[in-house]
Amino acid sequence: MSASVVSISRVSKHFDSVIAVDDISFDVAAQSTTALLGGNGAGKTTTLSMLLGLLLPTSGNVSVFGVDMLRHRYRVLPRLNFSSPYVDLPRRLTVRENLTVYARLYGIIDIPARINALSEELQIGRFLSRPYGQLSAGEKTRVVLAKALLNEPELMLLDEPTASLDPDTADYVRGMLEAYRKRTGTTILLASHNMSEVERLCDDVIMLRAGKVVDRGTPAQLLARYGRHNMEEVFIDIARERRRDLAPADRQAVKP
Ligand SMILES: Nc1ncnc2c1ncn2[C@@H]1O[C@H](COP(=O)(O)OP(=O)(O)OP(=O)(O)O)[C@@H](O)[C@H]1O
Repeated sequence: MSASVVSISRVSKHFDSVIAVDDISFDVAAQSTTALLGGNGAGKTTTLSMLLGLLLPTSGNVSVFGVDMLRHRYRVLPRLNFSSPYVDLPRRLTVRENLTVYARLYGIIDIPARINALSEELQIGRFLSRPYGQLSAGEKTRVVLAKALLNEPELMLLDEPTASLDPDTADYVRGMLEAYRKRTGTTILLASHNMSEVERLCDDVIMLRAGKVVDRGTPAQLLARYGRHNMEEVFIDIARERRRDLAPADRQAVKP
């Protein structure tokens, strides 16, 4: 694959006695859609937050587009964007006001045109005039994704991009992300608990467990390595530290 857009080298993050991220290293190839997977508390959100420069690592180096995020993050922030169900937008502002504020921050020239295009793409036209705080969880997810696309980022960090979306809307959003990547060649790093999403969108999967990288590969490589038919089964194998040197039949036998 082509050059790396993200490079994490020997990064750890401690919160007092909690080791959230434990000496991890990985690169994310340009134009890939890479998944960061792991069970609850594995360190996905902490890793994404360090990539955004929202959290400082306890040790190690984080670089994006070759720029050290600890020292020069403002040089690259205009080239990336993120969405997260854990970060709220100002609740009293309408959706249009929120998007306008962020569009100004990103220096978008024709703001109404950009908002109209995104509102069509993410089907949020119906609630552009409503206060963000009044929206349902799934509606908020779509608005936050629109915010994440405002500056046509070259790198998108997406924490559970389809959280709270009904199956139909989630499918639509996945299709939109696929089309966006094909059209723009953006790089996507996403955390997800939805394994069919990962199989559909991702060409690279990084598995975290207890703050460490414990496996990595394309979905096809991981399926072959664990002798499984879908990523859900692979996820459970890795999360439960199931031995992969066992034949599939024996692996069934050690199921708890
Ligand atoms: N601000 C904090 N203070 C203390 N501990 C924290 C803090 N943020 C995260 N942690 C801990 O760090 C670990 C990793 O958390 P993180 O949110 O990165 O996990 P995650 O993989 O995103 O989990 P989930 O799938 O549940 O969202 C957890 O044990 C969590 O309790």
